[in-house]
Amino acid sequence: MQVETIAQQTYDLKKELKKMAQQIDQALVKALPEEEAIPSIIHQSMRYSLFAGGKRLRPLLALAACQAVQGDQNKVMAAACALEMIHTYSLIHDDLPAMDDDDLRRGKPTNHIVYGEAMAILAGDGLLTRAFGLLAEAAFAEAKGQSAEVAQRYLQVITEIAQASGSQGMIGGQVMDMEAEEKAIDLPTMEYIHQHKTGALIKTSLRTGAILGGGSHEAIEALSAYGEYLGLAFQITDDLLDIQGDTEKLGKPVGSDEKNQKSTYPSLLGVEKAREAAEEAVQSAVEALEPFGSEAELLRQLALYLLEREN
Ligand SMILES: CC(C)=CCC/C(C)=C/COP(=O)(O)OP(=O)(O)O
Ligand SMILES: C=C(C)CCOP(=O)(O)OP(=O)(O)O
Repeated sequence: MQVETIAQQTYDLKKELKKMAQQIDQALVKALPEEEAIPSIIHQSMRYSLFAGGKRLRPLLALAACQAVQGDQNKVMAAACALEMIHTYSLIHDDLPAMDDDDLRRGKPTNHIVYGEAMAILAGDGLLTRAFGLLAEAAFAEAKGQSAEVAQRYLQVITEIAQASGSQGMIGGQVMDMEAEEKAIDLPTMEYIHQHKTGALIKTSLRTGAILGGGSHEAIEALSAYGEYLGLAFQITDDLLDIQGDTEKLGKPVGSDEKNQKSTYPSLLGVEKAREAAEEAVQSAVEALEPFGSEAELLRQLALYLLEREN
């Protein structure tokens, strides 16, 4: 595969990503109740995981998709925060003893290790609930502010995010993943797991940015296709990092999939073939951006970065 290596073009990308992640963090700080708000313990627990140092990939994708359709990023920030809250809730629950039983996440002890299982469950529930509250507030504000069209876009986004994170989306993927533990599964089942557990929220992040940015139907579909390939590449590299990565850089334990006897791309196809599958998915993601010009450069670079990421 002929792709420019990240070393050739990484400097600006990293600077741009850092700047955008800081803006997302500022918005996230304001989007949750203060730590002191009663009952303080739940707000501490929600903030603990939300600000533990995630890459902010999903909100970044939403903002980058908005940039690709030359939309107003201010209209996307609330939804970008909601996506990160939903993702963080899913990680808190994924780490619970009843699921992957992991004790390290984002370089820190997992939520249940610090706050106990009951509070970790509730912190996840709190983040999920706040995410939809935030989305509804944004729709309401647009409707009141005479922007009926943007309000309507928000309603479409709320519907799509609910679908992508629900029992026929991310939760469905997690269920299939759990059901597949200690079993030999085939490639279509593996693809179902990846598309739903990880891919659905990633694809929806792109659609969210494109829809709220006022993109055309064609642009939204092209960014959806990019998101599908990117989601696949992202999960395959996650599985590869679980085998070949470094706990310190990853901020989460390696070997978790083996511990839980999970079938993954590398365990099914071997490391080499899994790596090739990730490269092919990235290539297809970049090709899906052909209708766009320089306004989609961030998305192009992000796709290439995925192949070299260490965390
Ligand atoms: C509804 C729930 C709980 C959804 C969890 C979704 C999800 C993407 C978990 C992480 O997957 P993983 O276990 O492959 O990743 P990691 O290596 O980060 O634990
Ligand atoms: C979906 C998967 C594979 C879980 C980890 O997601 P990220 O790698 O995006 O986690 P953070 O950076 O947000 O912690």
